[in-house]
Order: sequence, then structure tokens, then C-alpha cells
Amino acid sequence: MSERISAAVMRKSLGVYLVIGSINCRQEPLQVAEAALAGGATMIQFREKGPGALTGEAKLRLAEKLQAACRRAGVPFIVNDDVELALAIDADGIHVGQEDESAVRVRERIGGRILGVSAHTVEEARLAIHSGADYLGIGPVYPTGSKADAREPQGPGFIRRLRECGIGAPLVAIGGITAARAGEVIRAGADGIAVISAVTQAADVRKAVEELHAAADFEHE
Ligand SMILES: Cc1ncc(COP(=O)(O)OP(=O)(O)O)c(N)n1
Ligand SMILES: Cc1nc(C(=O)O)sc1CCOP(=O)(O)O
Ligand SMILES: [Mg+2]
Repeated sequence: MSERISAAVMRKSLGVYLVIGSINCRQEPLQVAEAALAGGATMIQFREKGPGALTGEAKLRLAEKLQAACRRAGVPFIVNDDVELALAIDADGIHVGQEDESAVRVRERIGGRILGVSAHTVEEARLAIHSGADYLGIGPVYPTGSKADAREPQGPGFIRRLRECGIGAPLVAIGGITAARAGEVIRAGADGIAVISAVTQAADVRKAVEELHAAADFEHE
């Protein structure tokens, strides 16, 4: 089993993190993913859920296509929720939330693969790190139309609070993030921005990712 990712590499991989499922896309998901990778997407999460989402063989086939695109681009491919799928295709990692399989159990199952865990409070963040999370997903920062059961938006102030409370782990902000908001989220202490609609709904996907990078203005770029 491979070694755990370092925090430094993890932070860089969170930069502009595309979360994608077939129901989010205006074009073929593979086309969207490839354009996003060409624009500099640093990691992709396959989140195939919601009304009309693919299941079974069709879900597996799409996962494999997106994974192959990520491999060509040299960026990590993460599966949302579905640990069986992640293991079956040898994905680079898995993202789970507070209502999913426990982070401790997922860490046991996935070995050194990347583990992302959603957290909504300081306590959840501490527990996620203790349970073996490689990064935290913090959201929603702003109102989102892409997750039916999203919680109340907490604003970028919550990211600042997590940092003030000593949470130093790699952290990505999610929920309603656009190029206009990317800068304030990074300045609040996030290592990256995770987006669905700002990229999947864009008329020019590649340009949308390039604009997110420019707006985030990462120190390491
Ligand atoms: C990067 C990132 N952060 C948070 C989430 C949300 O995960 P979760 O709370 O489990 O909700 P679903 O996405 O499963 O509906 C995420 N997927 N990615
Ligand atoms: C998948 C997801 N998780 C969230 C959370 O709050 O944990 S918000 C969200 C949807 C993000 O989509 P958009 O960029 O279109 O707002
Ligand atoms: Mg989940």
C-alpha cells in the first residue's frame, strides 16, 4: 500500500479542485474534465449523485474515463462517498462527509490513498484529522444550488476561525465559490477552492479554471 501524501503536496493539489458528476454538466463530463485539466484543475472528485445520476456499469464506465483523463494530466482522482468504487478502480482517494462511512473505517480500508473529510465545526475538524484525514472540506462557505442537503452557509469567517483555533491541516473551501469570491476564501486561510457550477456550467470551461487560478492568486504559483 502506498505511503500517505505529504501535507505540502496535498495543499498544492487542493488549489482548484473540480467536483463533477454527469448531472452537473452542460456538455459531456469527459469534455468538461479535459477542458478543466487543460485550464489547470489540480484535482478532480467524481461525485455522481442526485436525481438522474448514473448507477452501476454506467457510473463505473464514467469513473474510469475521468480517472484516465486525470492520469494523463498527472492530477489525483478522488471518488465521493463510494469506497467500493474507489477501491475497484484504484482511485487516488475518497471524500466522505459526516453522514457517510466513518473516516476511521475508511482510512482502514483505503491504506495510504488520499482521504478527504467534510467538517462543519472545530470539533469535527479535529476529529477528522485524528481519524486520518489528509484534507478537510469546509462548506458551504456561500449559498449553493449544487447540493440539495447543504447546511447553512458559514462564510469565509469560519475558515479564519478554524485556523485561529489551531487547525493547520490542508483545507479546501466549497459551496458557491466563484472567481469573484476565490480571493477572500484563500485570504481567510483555505489552501484551495472546490467548485462544481463555476466550472461545469461555464460556457468556456478552460477559461473558467484559469480565472479561478488567477483570482485565488496562490502564493506557490
Ligand atoms: C471537497 C469536498 N468538500 C465537501 C464535500 C461534501 O461532502 P458530503 O458532506 O459528504 O456531501 P456529498 O458531497 O456527499 O453530498 C465534498 N463532496 N467535497
Ligand atoms: C458538494 C458540495 N459540498 C458542499 C458542502 O457544503 O459540504 S457544497 C457542495 C456543492 C458545491 O457546488 P457549487 O460549487 O456549485 O456551489
Ligand atoms: Mg458524502
